[in-house]
Amino acid sequence: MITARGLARRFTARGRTVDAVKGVDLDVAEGELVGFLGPNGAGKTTTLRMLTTLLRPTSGEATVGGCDLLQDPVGVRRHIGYVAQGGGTAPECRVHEEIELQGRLYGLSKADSIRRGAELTEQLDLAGLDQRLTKTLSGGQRRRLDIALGLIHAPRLVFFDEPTTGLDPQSRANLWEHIRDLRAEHGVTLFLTTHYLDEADSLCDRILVIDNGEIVAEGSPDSLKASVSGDRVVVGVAEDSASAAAEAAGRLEGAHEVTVTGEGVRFRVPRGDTAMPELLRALDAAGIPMLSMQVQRPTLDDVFLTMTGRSLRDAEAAPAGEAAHVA
Ligand SMILES: Nc1ncnc2c1ncn2[C@@H]1O[C@H](COP(=O)(O)OP(=O)(O)OP(=O)(O)O)[C@@H](O)[C@H]1O
Repeated sequence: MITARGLARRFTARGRTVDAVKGVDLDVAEGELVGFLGPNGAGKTTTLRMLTTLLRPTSGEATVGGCDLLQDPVGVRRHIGYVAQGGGTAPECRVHEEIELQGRLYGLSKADSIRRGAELTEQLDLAGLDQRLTKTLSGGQRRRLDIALGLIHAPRLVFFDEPTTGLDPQSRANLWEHIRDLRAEHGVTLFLTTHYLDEADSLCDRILVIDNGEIVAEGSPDSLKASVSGDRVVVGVAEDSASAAAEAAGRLEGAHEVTVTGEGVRFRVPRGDTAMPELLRALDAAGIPMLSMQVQRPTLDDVFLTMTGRSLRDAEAAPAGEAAHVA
């Protein structure tokens, strides 16, 4: 459904150059649900805008929905749906007007637009809201309307830019269900960007992790997590015992990344559950009381940390490569 090679985009503004996307290769097969995960400013939206023909790549090539991105952008647009980050509904328009207008824009007759609109509002739990002004919808309803608009022409490939940003947890979970249904019941191929780790983890078959315009990891959530070496263990001990506890932790088989923290020791070990009794015995023998312990399976954030040296959450707080927008 999508094949891209060396896709790149450089922005130049007031003498400053930003390489927002630096030669990305990606492949998405029919029926896949693929997530594009990365912190703010990583290059997700820029990649999505290139793949949806809204932005011309500086270099590289791609085929999207069977059409060449550069030679046949109109063909690409005909085959894809795009649900943008901010949505595009006019606040004073009624729900049915938005849907019908969208249908007409895609060349459907008025009757077909109404029929398709009825199908989509039913499918996306918007039935009964036809006469409402879009500004009166809840955040979740508005996102579902955005999705209905993106699906009006029954595309087989849909791009979502941060579908659940700004929604409360319940509306997010509800939207995930709708996204899953699109694939399960209608076989739609989905490509979505997100900076939510839980969203990528729970929703996607496969994740591409992007940072600073480059794909740094790729795979299923489980295989990515399995690629991180070992469980993360945090053991609380009194401050004056932390160095001795770190030495004991360092003697565990396969222990690495041993760090003394304010509250104790942090390290990685292949199997946290089996390493803990041994560490407890070693600390006991050294007369060091263990105050607390935590064993965590690797998360997608650990994957990001391993690949980039930063936590995705820290990267969020301080986005890389900020630049003035020129378009
Ligand atoms: N029109 C533009 N002019 C100049 N720089 C830009 C422009 N659009 C994006 N950039 C820069 O390119 C980089 C990538 O931005 P992009 O919006 O693709 O990131 P993102 O991963 O989608 O972030 P977010 O999660 O915040 O949407 C950033 O450094 C951004 O400031």
